[in-house]
Amino acid sequence: MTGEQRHYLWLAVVAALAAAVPLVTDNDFHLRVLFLIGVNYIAAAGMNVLVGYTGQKSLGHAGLFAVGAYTVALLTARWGWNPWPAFVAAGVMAGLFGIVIALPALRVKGPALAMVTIGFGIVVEKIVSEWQDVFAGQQGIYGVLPLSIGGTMFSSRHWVWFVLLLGVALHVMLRLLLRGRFGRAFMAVNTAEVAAESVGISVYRFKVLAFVISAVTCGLAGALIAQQNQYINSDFITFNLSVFILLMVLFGGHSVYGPLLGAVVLTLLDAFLSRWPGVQHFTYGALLLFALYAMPDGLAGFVKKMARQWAPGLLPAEPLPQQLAPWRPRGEATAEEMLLEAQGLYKAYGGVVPTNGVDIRIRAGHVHSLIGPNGAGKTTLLNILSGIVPPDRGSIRFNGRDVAGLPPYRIARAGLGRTFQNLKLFAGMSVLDNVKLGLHAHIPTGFLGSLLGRGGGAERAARDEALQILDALGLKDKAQEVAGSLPYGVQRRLELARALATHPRLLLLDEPAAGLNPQETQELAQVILRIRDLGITVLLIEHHMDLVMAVSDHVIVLDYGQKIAEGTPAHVQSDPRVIAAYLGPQAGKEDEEEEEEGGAHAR
Ligand SMILES: Nc1ncnc2c1ncn2[C@@H]1O[C@H](COP(=O)(O)OP(=O)(O)OP(=O)(O)O)[C@@H](O)[C@H]1O
Repeated sequence: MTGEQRHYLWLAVVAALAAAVPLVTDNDFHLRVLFLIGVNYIAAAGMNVLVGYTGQKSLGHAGLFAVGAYTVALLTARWGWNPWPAFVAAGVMAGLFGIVIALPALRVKGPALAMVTIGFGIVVEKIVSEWQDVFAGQQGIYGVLPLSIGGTMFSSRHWVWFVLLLGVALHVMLRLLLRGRFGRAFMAVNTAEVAAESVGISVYRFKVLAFVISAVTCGLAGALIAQQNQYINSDFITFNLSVFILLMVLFGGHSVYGPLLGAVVLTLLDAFLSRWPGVQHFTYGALLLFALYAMPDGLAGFVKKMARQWAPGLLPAEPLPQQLAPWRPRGEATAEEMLLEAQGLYKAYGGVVPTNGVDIRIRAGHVHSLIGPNGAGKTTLLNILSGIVPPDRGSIRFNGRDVAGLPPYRIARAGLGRTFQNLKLFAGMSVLDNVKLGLHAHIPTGFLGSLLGRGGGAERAARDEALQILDALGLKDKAQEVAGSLPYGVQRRLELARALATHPRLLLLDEPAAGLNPQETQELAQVILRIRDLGITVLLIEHHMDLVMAVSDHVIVLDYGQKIAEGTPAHVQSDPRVIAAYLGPQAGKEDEEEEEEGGAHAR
């Protein structure tokens, strides 16, 4: 039995057991607790995409819960809508609110989202409690229509079965989404934003998407509560509810099972402690601290760790294909094409001008090197070319397009791959997933396709290609290891594999030999030449002159942000300005004088 089949078997068993409970008890309290577990799971499952996968914190999701709850209340009790379309409208409305909050809040980095969501939660709380004419404050809206089938309103049992069905459907869809390119992209955004952009992922869009998913599920949870109670008032919408939703995810842990564990444990605890509200709040605070310090990966992470340690057979590694065709990049460059032409690039940070009117031309099919003393502006130039740093002035034409000022993910999608001076791997993910992330822009499955499980073929093709790339770089055996646990030299090679997976026409390598031993540096030279032979153009920043001289067709020299020389390795090596830049002006002068003297003697 495959892991996938085993998962669905377990899901069917757990769902059947949960569905059987209402058949053996008609105790209203027990059925209500089961219903609340389902509702809380629905809210937490979406929140997990935002908090667990994408790493964004929100403390205002009670506001989105309120949007769902009051949408069904107003539509059914005031305007007489059928409860089913009202329920759908609640999810849509919460999603729209999610977009409106996320678009401005996620433009800025840092804790902006947490601040904006706290503000949103407080504003909604105030509106529903004080705008009496519409929301009826504490008195609340009565007569909210519950869901019904064939004119029969849902009983307590029906509600349990309905949330169970909805919960299972949500679990299956989110699992399909999170196991594919979307899940990897959410995690990449969480781990290393700059690296995510470098493989063609729009960090902003993925954060907004995660927020909207969480908004929709919280809105649906609010609608379920309002429809089941047939009533909603402002007492439901509190800051405590926002904390509770966040806590379920932090406590449960950011695997697809985390929200379920969080919802079960915390709903039972909530029911148990409801008689002592003072103790309840204290317990949540203590649990939050416990979750943050003792179980950084939550209950699900803790269970997984224990399972790995005590019963490794329960978590078998996915079998990988052994026979692989050699990897070949798509879309080869023609030999004489000018792949990149940049003119007048200028960037200043106050008085420091790391890029000062630089022109460069990169010919397809060659290895170009960018050298210069420390602080000459090499990395800044690479960052400008790859979009991480927008230039103050200047133009860049790459692969037939003007790319100056475009965001890095769009430049990556135009065919520019890169590695980083300070490694930027997705350290907590597997080696294979790191390379699959490189292929992100080349996996055609869209959002709906992923939710509905249509991405299987594309995923397998991506896995096979990622393995081919790993094989080409001698890393296939490490495919299932965690990237961050590998030796430094292997991590560097993995970053190169990930960059190759983006199908670059131009590959920028920022000091790829930094930290490598002589043997690894020699191997790197061979790898760079092989990459060139595959038709991929390379721009290399390196301090190891042996490596530069061994692999380069063309060398560009920067000093104080300006290009001071370029040409063949032999040409720049003997250029007095280059010698002066590296050894000091005196050395350059002496050299020039010697040259002149030599010339005079010769004359
Ligand atoms: N974001 C920034 N803010 C202020 N100064 C910066 C910034 N980025 C780079 N600089 C400055 O610009 C200059 C060039 O830096 P850059 O990292 O591009 O040089 P480099 O040639 O890559 O150096 P190295 O070989 O040491 O990596 C340095 O003086 C650096 O301090």
